[in-house]
Amino acid sequence: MIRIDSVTKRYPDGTVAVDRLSLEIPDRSITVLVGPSGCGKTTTLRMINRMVEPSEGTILLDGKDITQQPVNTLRRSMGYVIQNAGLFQHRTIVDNIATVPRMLGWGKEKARARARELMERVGLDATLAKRYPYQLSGGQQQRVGVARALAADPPVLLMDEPFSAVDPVVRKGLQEELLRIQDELGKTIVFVTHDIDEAVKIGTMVAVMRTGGKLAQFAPPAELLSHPADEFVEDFLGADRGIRRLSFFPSAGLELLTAPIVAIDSTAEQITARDTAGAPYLLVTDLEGRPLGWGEPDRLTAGDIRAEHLLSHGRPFVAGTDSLRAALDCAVLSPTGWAVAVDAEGRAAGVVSQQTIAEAIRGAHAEGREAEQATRATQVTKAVG
Ligand SMILES: Nc1ncnc2c1ncn2[C@@H]1O[C@H](COP(=O)(O)OP(=O)(O)OP(=O)(O)O)[C@@H](O)[C@H]1O
Repeated sequence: MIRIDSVTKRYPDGTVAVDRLSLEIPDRSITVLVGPSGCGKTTTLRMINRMVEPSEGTILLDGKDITQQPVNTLRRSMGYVIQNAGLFQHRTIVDNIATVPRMLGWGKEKARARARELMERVGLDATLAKRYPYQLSGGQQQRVGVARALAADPPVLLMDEPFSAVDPVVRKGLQEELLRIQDELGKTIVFVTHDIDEAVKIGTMVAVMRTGGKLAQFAPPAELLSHPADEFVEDFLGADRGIRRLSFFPSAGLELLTAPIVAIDSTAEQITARDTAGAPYLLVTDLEGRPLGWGEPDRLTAGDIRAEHLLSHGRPFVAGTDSLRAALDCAVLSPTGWAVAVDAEGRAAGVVSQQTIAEAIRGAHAEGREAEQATRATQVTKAVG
């Protein structure tokens, strides 16, 4: 939908911020521009809505050169969200969000009704409508920024480090919210960040840029992590690239053991009769099946299941839904070295050892290599053919 074609931006002082950049930004997906400070991310984003004009090259929107339409028409088709939200301090939240519809000539009530609808969509309580920006937390202000950008329902959303100024927990919430909104609305989003974790989490495609405004790699996150194009990208991805990559492997294939799970009302006899399938501890659950903690079999067989004697089971992972990274994290953080899997309702679905998870990781890597070899073989066949 947006095609950046060999675009260069040279500022009047001679700085080359973007150097012959070409990118095809796919429709209805999130494309992330990531890279070190000063590599030209913001300049690229601002060239898309013509806040900055390219020195060379063209940008096409739906096949049409963006310079061929009035700049206001172009900007109306592109919501813009910046760090710290950039809200109008003297306007209420509802009126901030209603700004663009009002500019487009909507009546006050219709624009406010739309604003209220968007507040709900971005997870803002309706009671905040009449407040002013300074009466909101940083995270809430960012949500208002997103709602305001969405108000006129533009097909494109440009986001420049929108979540950088909030703490990691709020940031995670905002990222999840954005993914949910994207699922519902299917916008074409171009998102600038310098945080590779954020890029990998939300990007459908990730463009890694290097200093001097050149493209280093353009790939889906999983491919970026498995095949960094060069040393620069590899360094930028960081030392724990392998662990991050596990986020893309599902936990669905993990073999979960249910034998070491016992309910808190089990009798000593029931526990003794149990084959724990090699697990050093038993996972005790409440009567609804929700995990309470790990117990030493000796203590439990003495018929002494008391919650205060149990070791913490840590944070469980959701069987099938969560990734192998989440499963491994649970196992590593668990005092027993075993991870607890739960179902969507939080009931224990099984337990799994670090060793089993490690085997699953090796299996996933092997599958990845096989798939790659198959792709290469097809390419070779095609080339030869
Ligand atoms: N108006 C300007 N005049 C001159 N040089 C500029 C101007 N705006 C940006 N630059 C320079 O262009 C380069 C790219 O800047 P840009 O803001 O696009 O980078 P960025 O990747 O978004 O950086 P950051 O992550 O720090 O926000 C930098 O060297 C910057 O100093």
